[in-house]
Amino acid sequence: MATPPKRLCRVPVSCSRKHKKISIEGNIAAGKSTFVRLLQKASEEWEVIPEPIGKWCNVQNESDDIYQDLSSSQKSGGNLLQMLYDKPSRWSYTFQSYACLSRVRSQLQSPSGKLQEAEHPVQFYERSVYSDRYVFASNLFECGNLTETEWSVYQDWHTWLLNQFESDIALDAIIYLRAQPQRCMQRLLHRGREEEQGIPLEYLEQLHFKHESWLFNRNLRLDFDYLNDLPILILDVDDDFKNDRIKQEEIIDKVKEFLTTL
Ligand SMILES: Nc1ncnc2c1ncn2[C@@H]1O[C@H](COP(=O)(O)OP(=O)(O)OP(=O)(O)O)[C@@H](O)[C@H]1O
Ligand SMILES: Nc1nc(=O)c2ncn([C@H]3C[C@H](O)[C@@H](CO)O3)c2[nH]1
Repeated sequence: MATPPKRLCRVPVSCSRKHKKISIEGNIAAGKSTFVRLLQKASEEWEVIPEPIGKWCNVQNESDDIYQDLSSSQKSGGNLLQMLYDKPSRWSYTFQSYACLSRVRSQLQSPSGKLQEAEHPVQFYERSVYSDRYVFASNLFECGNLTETEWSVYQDWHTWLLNQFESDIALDAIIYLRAQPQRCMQRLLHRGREEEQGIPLEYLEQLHFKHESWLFNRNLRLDFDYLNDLPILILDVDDDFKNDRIKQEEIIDKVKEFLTTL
């Protein structure tokens, strides 16, 4: 019997896909949005896909016919993020399902026209379908906010769904913005997003621990084998780089150097 040809791709990333897909991971208020704004400005060949928090804070049913007849005040939907933080035991499952659905949509988004012309195009995502599961949902389960049944159902459809999309959804790399929970707490309070004002430091510590096991220590058991070998760039973002051009340039240089290795 003939030996099957050796696979040239180490991961299920489509060999024919020209653009790279990179997720930016990190704790709440670590500075992801600030960082992706820097990326957006740094290269014409880079596109940023932000986390759709606006959708989570104003859930609407726009396809519903009845909806068209409502006044704008009637149209305002639920603030799922607020509901989650107010009553996590009731809303965690709903939130994770909706967040993951919106992330699947984002990760499948085709590159913009400008990017299709680029020689080395990159799409950067603010978080991914993997942090949805291995950071947030997993932590909510461990805290008792997802029941055993909800967690099993979530994991079942999450694995199935991602396997359906395989290479279309797969990442080429991750950038981990690493910050101490206390620093995230300072930034969270400074940013002052209304829904988050009751978040305790303990929650940020739990999420930090999840990020560390997944991306720094790399000792988390993952259902998607390719993730174990995925290149990860770790950037320490405890220092203030928001108003420091030199530090900003250093960070962008690190990203550029990392991209040459992929
Ligand atoms: N390196 C930094 N130094 C000082 N302040 C920062 C830095 N990065 C971000 N900030 C500030 O911290 C706050 C949170 O930053 P940002 O909104 O970028 O966090 P995020 O990681 O995108 O949050 P989330 O997890 O909620 O999406 C903002 O007020 C931002 O201006
Ligand atoms: N529970 C939960 N699951 C997620 O997948 C998730 N992704 C983001 N967030 C919260 C963090 C910020 O408050 C806010 C913006 O990042 O939304 C999440 N919360």
